Amino acid sequence: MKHIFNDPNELLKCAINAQPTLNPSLAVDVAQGVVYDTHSPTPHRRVSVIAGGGSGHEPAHVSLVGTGILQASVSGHIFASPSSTHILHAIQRTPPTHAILLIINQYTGDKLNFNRAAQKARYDGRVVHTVTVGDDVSLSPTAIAKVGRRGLTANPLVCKVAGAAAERGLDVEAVQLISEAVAANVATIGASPQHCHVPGRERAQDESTDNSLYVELGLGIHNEPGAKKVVDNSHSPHTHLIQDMLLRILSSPYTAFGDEDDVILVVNNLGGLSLVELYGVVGVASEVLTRQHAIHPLHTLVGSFMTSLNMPGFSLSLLNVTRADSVCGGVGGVSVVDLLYDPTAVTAWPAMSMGKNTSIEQEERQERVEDGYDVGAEVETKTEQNKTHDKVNLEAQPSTLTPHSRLIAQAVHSACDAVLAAEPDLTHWDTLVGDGDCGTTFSGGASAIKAALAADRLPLTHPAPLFYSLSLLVESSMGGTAGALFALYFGALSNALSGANDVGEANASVDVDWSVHLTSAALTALDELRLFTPAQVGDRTLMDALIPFSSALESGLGIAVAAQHARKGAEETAFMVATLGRAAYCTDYADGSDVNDKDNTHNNKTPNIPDPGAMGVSAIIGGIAGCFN
Ligand SMILES: Nc1ncnc2c1ncn2[C@@H]1O[C@H](COP(=O)(O)OP(=O)(O)O)[C@@H](O)[C@H]1O
Ligand SMILES: O=C[C@H](O)COP(=O)(O)O
Repeated sequence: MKHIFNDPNELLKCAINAQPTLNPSLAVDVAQGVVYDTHSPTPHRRVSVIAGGGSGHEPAHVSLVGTGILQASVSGHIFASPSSTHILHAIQRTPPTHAILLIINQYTGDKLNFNRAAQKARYDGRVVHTVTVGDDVSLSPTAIAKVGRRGLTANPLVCKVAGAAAERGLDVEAVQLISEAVAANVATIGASPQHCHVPGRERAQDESTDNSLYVELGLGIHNEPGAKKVVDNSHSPHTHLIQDMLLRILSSPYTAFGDEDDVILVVNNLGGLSLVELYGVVGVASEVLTRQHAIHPLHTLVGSFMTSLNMPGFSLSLLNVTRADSVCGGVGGVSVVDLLYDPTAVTAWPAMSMGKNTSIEQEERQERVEDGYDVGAEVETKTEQNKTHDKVNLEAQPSTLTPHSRLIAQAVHSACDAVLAAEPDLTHWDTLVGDGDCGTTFSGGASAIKAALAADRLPLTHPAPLFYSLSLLVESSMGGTAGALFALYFGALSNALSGANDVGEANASVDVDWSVHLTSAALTALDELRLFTPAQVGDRTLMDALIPFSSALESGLGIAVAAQHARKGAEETAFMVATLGRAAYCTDYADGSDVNDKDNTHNNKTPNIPDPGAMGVSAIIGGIAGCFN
């Protein structure tokens, strides 16, 4: 697949840098993936709305920043959540008197990282509310019982309504209520004859050779395979497809559509569909709604709202404005339709009314970070500064190591090398069962840690500051679900080890102390991690490696055997059905709910492929264990 940009980092840097050119009131902080509005908010405004997520879904969210929609956006790598550190930077770009509403898309990494950023901002005294958005109707309630519905086109709709409500001066509780009402009343399903391609990444095997005539129905926006493959040899396959999609929306168990309800139809380009085809979809969808369902949408929105790179498909959404209005009970005296129609300076939003003219002082928007798009950039927030100065001085590490701290350095090094060696496999597996970013997420963390080690920036003399530094490093360099979980786990290890001896202490009990302390800390940290994820053994996540590892340590089996247990646990994920994380969307309709799949094209999509996160964790543990043999 040819692209104009083949280096994703360069691509993201240029795309973010372009935003002030497109809307002069914007400024960017490229290193943090943040775009923010510098236009002075009207005095009656009390709320800033922020949204973000992985890149690759533009205009969401970089191009939704501006008067009337978002105050700031924050973007991670392609298809990977930004870290909480970066999200906190976006929060810090808002007027300090404003309450914040974070619009979170329902994906594991986004939920972890945005909620963690909210926690940090609250610690800094900010008022932060959140709304989580999931509108996909392609998967059955049983299939997504744990992971929840994916966030698709509802997200930009919620951003628009929330931004307009904030612009009208409503308080954060009211803006949240309206946003939740909209989020709960959108139903979306996507379809595409082909997946998208991530610049710079290897092509999935079937990408170039796939000449079949099917269209995937209910596929995700990160290349998660569709819930169903539709093969249709009739002259008008699009009509059957669109009928099927609308039927699934109208009969979905998630959102009700009554005969008298007013709806808005949204036809969203998934990124690579020609406009003429997109308009064709609008025509057919409107006709199907009118003729077969007696539904006359109040308004039809068409364009790119939530894309998936260059995917040549579309999604259909219906927003039930009657029910959304009834949920929020006319709070603030406005209706959802009013808010959708409110003017905005955001040019990526389709013109439903005249855009507002904003005059912006040039100097106000000059602040730009000229370095590359670098999610590994080290940043210190107010919260982190307090902690770092209490606990760790990253700059002042001795380069002359005691034997014990040298061993620790070797273990860290070896764990990183094991991850880097595993990266191609992790990427391959995640491409087949997830969104393909797991390998680069893990290797990003490993490279950042190796760089810190090489620069003597890791405190190797005591485990508590060491794990604290590691938590900061993975948080800023990884992103995604894995980055958030590692940051939480290492942070918890650090807290649990704060009473442990210095590793440099030259006495015979050091080794004993370390294994005792580490075992107890590993168990405490696992408990803390469980506050953030419900994953158990058998859910096909990285916990399938971490839990057996911790149990083996608890049984006194020693690190080498514990590493074998982690490996075994990780390998066994190959025979598990995912119920959490991105892979949950790639599994079968085990409950048989896809009654339309008559030709049984819906085969098991994870045959003998281990969970990449679990294999990554096992590689880390194996790398560490190798140093203690
Ligand atoms: N809820 C969860 N709890 C624990 N681990 C999870 C969860 N969801 C996903 N994972 C792990 O995260 C790995 C993917 O990591 P990553 O690529 O960072 O995720 P994402 O693509 O969602 O950002 C999966 O292979 C799985 O091991
Ligand atoms: O684009 C991807 C999502 O916004 C991030 O979700 P994830 O980190 O769970 O993959």
